[in-house]
Amino acid sequence: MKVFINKQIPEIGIHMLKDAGLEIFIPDHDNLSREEWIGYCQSHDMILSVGTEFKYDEDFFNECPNIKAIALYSVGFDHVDIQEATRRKIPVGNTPDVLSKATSDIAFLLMQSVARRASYNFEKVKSGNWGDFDPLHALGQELYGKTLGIFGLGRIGYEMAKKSKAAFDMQIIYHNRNRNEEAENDLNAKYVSLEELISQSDVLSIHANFKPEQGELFNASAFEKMKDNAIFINTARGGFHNQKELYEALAEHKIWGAGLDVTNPEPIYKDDPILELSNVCVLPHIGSATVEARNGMAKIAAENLIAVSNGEKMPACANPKIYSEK
Ligand SMILES: NC(=O)c1ccc[n+]([C@@H]2O[C@H](COP(=O)([O-])OP(=O)(O)OC[C@H]3O[C@@H](n4cnc5c(N)ncnc54)[C@H](O)[C@@H]3O)[C@@H](O)[C@H]2O)c1
Ligand SMILES: O=C(O)[C@H](O)CO
Repeated sequence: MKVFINKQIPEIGIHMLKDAGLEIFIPDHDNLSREEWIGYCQSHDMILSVGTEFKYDEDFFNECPNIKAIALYSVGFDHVDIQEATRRKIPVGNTPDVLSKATSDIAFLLMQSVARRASYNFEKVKSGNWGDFDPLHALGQELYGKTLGIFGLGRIGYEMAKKSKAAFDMQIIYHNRNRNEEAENDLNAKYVSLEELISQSDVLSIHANFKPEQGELFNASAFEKMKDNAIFINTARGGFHNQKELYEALAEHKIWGAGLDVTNPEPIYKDDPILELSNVCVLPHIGSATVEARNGMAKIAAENLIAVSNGEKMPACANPKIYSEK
């Protein structure tokens, strides 16, 4: 079987695919046009898909009817029409667990960075304005004993809650589709409504998996209801927040600050007004960017495609229904 990989991935994944006898093609440049991408998908059996810029929607499936499997190089699959893939019995693989620690580390880093105003102070130093020791200037806030609200307490949310509890003895509240008994037992996490999560959190960290149809849940009305010392962290997907309204809430100091590893739209560039604010820290979607996580992702993506080529079920499948439905 022929595998199209749209971007280089860690060697371990390439070796595994080659050792399994799969033929691999990786283009020699990164910025593929949609036409190029579709052309490559049409001439291959399976895709190892890196990044979220190309959408696997109905148009895609109509244009590439012979695709047998898609292995995403991500845990998030909001860029795939899962229902359509399932209807067509096409397995879609993702990369859970191996990036949970790395991604929650970034949420934790952003939380501290915003609480202690790291970006603001770093900008000051870079601009040659170290300043005298000042008892009243550039003061942060401490996180000890504060309330961390987790929206979407799954794999990454759990890791964020765990390290925040261990480091700062934070009180954990969460809102999730289902109750998370492990978090309730191990971390004394308390299930609350979305409204309570918004109004009670000192730090509100987004870790849910995104579905475009649910809309920008974190908008002016939500920011209005948040505490004035609240820190908003989003490492999940930018589509969860309305960025203009977040900007306004931050500029008007309705909330303390925001730490974003994902933006809306994404990417943003240096003329984006949110970057002018001193109470914001923005990172360019680097949640899983560690050697360990990226190797783990390459391994799982390769395992997913090797399984399909052997006529087996994908071990990490985002639409396992295809295996149970007749
Ligand atoms: N910044 C990055 O680089 C990076 C890296 C990895 C993952 N992510 C994002 O993080 C997301 C979470 O990953 P995970 O492995 O923890 O997923 P997960 O499936 O283990 O956890 C997500 C949880 O969110 C809950 N949820 C979803 N929508 C909800 C809603 N509207 N209301 C309440 N609960 C809701 C689900 O029930 C689930 O428990 C991914 O889907 C991806 O978008 C980002
Ligand atoms: O979902 C993920 O794994 C990351 O956001 C990379 O897209």
